[in-house]
Amino acid sequence: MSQEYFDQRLVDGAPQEDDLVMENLRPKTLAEYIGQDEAKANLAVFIQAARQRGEALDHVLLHGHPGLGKTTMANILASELEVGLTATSGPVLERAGDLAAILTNLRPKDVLFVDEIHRLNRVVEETLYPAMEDFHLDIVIGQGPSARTVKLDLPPFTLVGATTRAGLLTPPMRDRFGVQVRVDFYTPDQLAEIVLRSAKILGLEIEKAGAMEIAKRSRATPRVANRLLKRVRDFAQVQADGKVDRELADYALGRLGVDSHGLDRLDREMMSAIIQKFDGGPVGLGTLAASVSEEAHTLEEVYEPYLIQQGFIKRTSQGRVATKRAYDHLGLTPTMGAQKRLF
Ligand SMILES: Nc1ncnc2c1ncn2[C@@H]1O[C@H](COP(=O)(O)OP(=O)(O)OP(=O)(O)O)[C@@H](O)[C@H]1O
Repeated sequence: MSQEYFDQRLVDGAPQEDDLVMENLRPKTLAEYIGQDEAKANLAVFIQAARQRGEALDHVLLHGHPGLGKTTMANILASELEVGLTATSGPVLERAGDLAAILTNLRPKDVLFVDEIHRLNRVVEETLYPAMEDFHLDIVIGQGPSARTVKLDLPPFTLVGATTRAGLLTPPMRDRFGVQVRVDFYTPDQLAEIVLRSAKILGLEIEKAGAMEIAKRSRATPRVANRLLKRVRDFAQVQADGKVDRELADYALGRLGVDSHGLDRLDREMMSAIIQKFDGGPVGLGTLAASVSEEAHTLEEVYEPYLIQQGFIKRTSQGRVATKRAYDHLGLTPTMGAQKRLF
């Protein structure tokens, strides 16, 4: 499996360069943000309360798989609060000084968005604690015996942290977020609504059934839905009359190798490896990764979440196993041994 193919994987929830063209598809207000109803309703209350008190909103942690709308939500929070937003990410903040420079430039009540917050290094993370708690920084000036700590006051601000791996956050970090929001996978109906909204912005004619076909194959992820819509639009323009109906969407997605459940060649390869090379499993992650020439963490972070969520594979203490659904989807029959072990 070449890295090149992986980079271009249409159904990957992680951002790709081409997605930048779709910036204008981002919803700008809570009302425009589709789905995540419970989180939206709660956030609307917290926003209103903070505004009425004239205070900064409490720190917010957004966690969920890539492409589910965490960055979008952070931007919406800032715009609903009518404050500025400064964006950075865990791996970019290498030194405490990088963080200090950003924090001292914030205006009162601004939002600081830190993507991939689980990737902050220890020194930066510890610098952040007093900033989050009492809005001050402890800066060490000088080195050795002459070093001294200077306390620097900061404007009150809201830290919005996003992470795909809430479990990797240290407990003291997690505890400092007063509001914690889990961003969930989307239903096909919600994704169809997102596709219809995006098509309208793009000036593309689309039928409801066409939007639903794209939605069903988007791995429950808005970023994937928008990306597939863009590719389907190309087929509609070049090989049809420019309009997307169910038949055209089905044809285009078939050409793109995205099957009826949103699985691509790599997903099917992983599932059929479990079934055909390891008799349905259980197989350890490392062994499975080697058998499909892929990195273990890529399997774990990119492929697995959706396959598990959809019930194609299961994670057990002994390793990964294929489910009946995986056999059915690939048209394979379990051996007697697999039958006994798995079902
Ligand atoms: N609830 C939503 N309603 C409409 N469109 C959405 C929604 N959530 C996300 N999108 C669309 O999906 C795209 C991806 O969203 P976003 O960049 O916010 O994802 P993310 O969760 O921050 O991912 P990552 O953490 O990988 O950056 C956006 O361009 C936006 O247009």
